[in-house]
Amino acid sequence: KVYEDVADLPRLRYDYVVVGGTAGNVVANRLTENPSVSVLVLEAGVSNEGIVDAEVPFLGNDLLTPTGPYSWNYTTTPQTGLNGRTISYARAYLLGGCSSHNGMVYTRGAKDDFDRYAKLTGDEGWSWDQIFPYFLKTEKWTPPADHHDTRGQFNPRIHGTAGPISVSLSGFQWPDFQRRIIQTTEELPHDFPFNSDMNSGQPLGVGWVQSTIGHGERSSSATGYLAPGYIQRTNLDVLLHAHVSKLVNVTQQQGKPRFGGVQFRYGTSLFVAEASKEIILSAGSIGTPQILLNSGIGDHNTLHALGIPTVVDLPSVGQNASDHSYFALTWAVNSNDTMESITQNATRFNEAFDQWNTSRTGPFVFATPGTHAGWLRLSADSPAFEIHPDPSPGYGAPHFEVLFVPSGAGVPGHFISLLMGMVSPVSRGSVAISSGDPFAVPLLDPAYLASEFDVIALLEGVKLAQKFLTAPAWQGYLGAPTVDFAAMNTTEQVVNLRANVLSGSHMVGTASMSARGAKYGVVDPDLKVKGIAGLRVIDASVLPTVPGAHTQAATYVVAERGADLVKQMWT
Ligand SMILES: Cc1cc2nc3c(=O)[nH]c(=O)nc-3n(C[C@H](O)[C@H](O)[C@H](O)COP(=O)(O)OP(=O)(O)OC[C@H]3O[C@@H](n4cnc5c(N)ncnc54)[C@H](O)[C@@H]3O)c2cc1C
Repeated sequence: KVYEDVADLPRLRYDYVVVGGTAGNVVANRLTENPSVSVLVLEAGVSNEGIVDAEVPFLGNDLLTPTGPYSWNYTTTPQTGLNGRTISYARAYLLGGCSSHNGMVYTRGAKDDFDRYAKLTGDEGWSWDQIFPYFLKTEKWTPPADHHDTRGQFNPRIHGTAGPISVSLSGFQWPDFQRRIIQTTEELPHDFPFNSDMNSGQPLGVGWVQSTIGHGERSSSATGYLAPGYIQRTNLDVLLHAHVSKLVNVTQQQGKPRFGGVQFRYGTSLFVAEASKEIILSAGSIGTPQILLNSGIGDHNTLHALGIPTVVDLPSVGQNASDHSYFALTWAVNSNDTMESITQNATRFNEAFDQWNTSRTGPFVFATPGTHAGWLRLSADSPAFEIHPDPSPGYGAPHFEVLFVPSGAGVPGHFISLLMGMVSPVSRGSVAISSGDPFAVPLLDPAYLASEFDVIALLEGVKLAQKFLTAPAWQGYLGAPTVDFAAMNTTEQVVNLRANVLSGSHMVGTASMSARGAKYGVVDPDLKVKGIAGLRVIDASVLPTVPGAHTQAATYVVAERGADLVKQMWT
């Protein structure tokens, strides 16, 4: 049951206490399949239920306003790679975590990503081949809301059909734009080959985007893993508005410290929830390292300076953050088949909303990142490789993502944008605390474009995006770019990049897995925190490097395997 009020919670002692998460609900669901196991999920944010923007795919962007009630309202530290700019950094303050407000793009990443995780951790269980069944386990392939003919747009053999998370192709089309994208893969096949399913482990090329949408509505870890059939379990409790500060009640177990409880603030009072078996942190790439540091798990010198007693000296906590960064190129177009035909026309907007309300069809089932994406590599002779060896995990993995978005400048007119993402960054950032106050806002440094490699590579990516639009398919369609990037010299282009790069919101690595016995890393390959008993991290923060993909699919499989690892230990 989901509780809004701590006073209604039947108890404060459970077998497992899980903190937050997209991943946390997965773990809670799987552990409570055993009726004799009890689980409490503590979530700082509010319920996802009844929030229209969290249900209607087309309105998802509305949730990302930096000052909104459903966001942690984070701002980065001044980014040296962005000329000292600070940027707002979206993180959901909602049940279901970021799966309740994200762009819904469903991409698993490359086989090479997971094979690198296996290599870095020394655990074959993280390899693509062994993780693949977990992708199927999470997924329920669902026909798109418009029931269009999907032949050739995905490969049914590599999708799950019975999992909690609905995945589908877009249920609304932008035919004029889409036809030209596909035509470009035929006209420039060397640079932009068509990929019939980017979720096969071989994502390179351009293809149809799959989204976590079912029957026209967002599918999230809250709607999927806490669906009525699960949340009614008497052994599964979720408490909202429970902001966890730190782990408490340290004892010793077989020579290791063990925390017996999780301290949280509800209203103005502090409470402790006790876990008899394990505490599982699923508070995400910012929340998880913050709770670890608040609890005395981190770099001894830093903790000492803040007056926090060290429980375990683990200098990697909060370090090693890797994230994607994006740059948008926008053109006016000679077509009215763009999102502006709805966003800038109140009558059509209201009609679309009515249509969604009555039938879960129409433009409002469209997720705004678009219906197509490309996954591309730097050229083999790129000057970026003179600065740094190739950071991608292999030749089957991308350096770039390009999202083809049928909208643009936020001014009257019709536009398209190519959103170019740098998805194999060299830069590494951090999440830190600046005070002994566990509720103080953490210092968030994604280190965008901190490495010269990332700047040169992203410039090459932008040129690839421009090349895409040189195909004959775009003749007569494209108007003027909103910013004439092509007319700038390289120095001006770099200034423009640094001034306009956008957050990727895909941070991972701040509680990274590493091999057992390694001198760095935060968790072992079984996701147990190094040097501590009864504590695991199960969320995106354990991924050692950001995959060449949007990160929710990887988060779901970390959670599914993580739940199995917990079960294996206790049965
Ligand atoms: C704006 C945005 C758009 C995105 N778009 C996509 C996309 O289109 N496709 C995709 O695949 N991925 C996308 N992602 C990334 C993806 O959603 C995340 O990588 C994934 O959801 C992370 O899951 P998690 O479990 O690690 O953490 P989160 O989802 O961040 O969950 C952490 C949860 O813990 C709670 N929490 C944190 N601290 C505390 C605390 N101290 N006490 C109690 N609760 C706490 C939070 O409120 C939150 O609910 C996007 C992310 C963002 C932010």
